[in-house]
Amino acid sequence: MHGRAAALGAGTILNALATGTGSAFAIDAETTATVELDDSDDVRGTIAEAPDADTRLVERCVELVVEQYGDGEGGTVETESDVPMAAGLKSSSAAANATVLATLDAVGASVGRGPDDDITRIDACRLGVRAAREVGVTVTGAFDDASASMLGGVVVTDNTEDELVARDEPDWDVLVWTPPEQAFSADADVSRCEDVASMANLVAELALEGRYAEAMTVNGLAFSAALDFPTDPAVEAMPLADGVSLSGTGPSVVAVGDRDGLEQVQERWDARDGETRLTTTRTDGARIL
Ligand SMILES: Nc1ncnc2c1ncn2[C@@H]1O[C@H](COP(=O)(O)OP(=O)(O)OP(=O)(O)O)[C@@H](O)[C@H]1O
Ligand SMILES: O=C(O)C1=C[C@@H](O)[C@@H](O)[C@H](O)C1
Repeated sequence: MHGRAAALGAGTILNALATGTGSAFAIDAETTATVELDDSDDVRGTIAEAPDADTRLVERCVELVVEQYGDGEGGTVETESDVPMAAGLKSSSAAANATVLATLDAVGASVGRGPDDDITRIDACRLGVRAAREVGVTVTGAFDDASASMLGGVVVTDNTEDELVARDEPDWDVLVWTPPEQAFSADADVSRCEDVASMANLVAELALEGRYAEAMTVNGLAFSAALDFPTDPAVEAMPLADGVSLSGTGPSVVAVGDRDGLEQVQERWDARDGETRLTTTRTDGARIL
């Protein structure tokens, strides 16, 4: 029994660690999961780019789907990804969503909104969020990141209830800077994030008014300060981009705006260690391959 699916990375508009309300947008970066189910007793995961990394998230995703839609199968799951791990670009959400969809494909469960479908995409996404909570790779469950990765577009969510509050489909150019370090969400200083809750409430208001670019800039300044990341990249981008923010719990920084302006920001950010990449938003979301 074989299944294969791809899900998207994402950037941050509002980090949910302060209040539980979060907002994220899908970008054109993908993680692909390939699942092979058999009559073995356990699930073994492999991450193509990182053989020593923690595979419990994707293994738990397979187990949860098999428990509900399969027949007790074990097997293997392998991910391949161009979303860098623990860089703030929602690698965990992309891996979980791709794995959940690939496993649903493998057991022959149909994903969609029709009366005969077994599960909707948003409920498939909730399974991945449950797995992320169970293995401890998230603080709030990160339903904001997960739903952006699964549905595409911009989402605003209540991560305390795993509910979608708003969704939109803007078409943006996006610049990403990823420094060479990693920052695991589970290690983030939540109490420092809670200290900037008043700014998070302002960011949520702006996002719900559709003022996404301003929202993300306020988010970036507040959470860079709370989590001790530099604000220089944001200041360099502000005259040339519509919005710029620390993404997730860092260390990546994302900017949105017009292509010309972002190319000029890229020249500035290229002077830093790490990698820059010009990409776009995606509105189509995750898919079975
Ligand atoms: N390609 C992958 N395949 C399998 N598991 C992955 C993959 N990428 C990430 N993970 C899992 O997600 C964990 C990292 O999660 P974390 O939330 O810290 O990173 P992130 O989602 O990139 O960050 P952020 O939430 O700030 O965007 C890894 O330890 C691993 O368990
Ligand atoms: O682990 C979490 O709960 C989160 C991590 C970051 O990606 C945040 O951006 C997100 O809002 C929540």
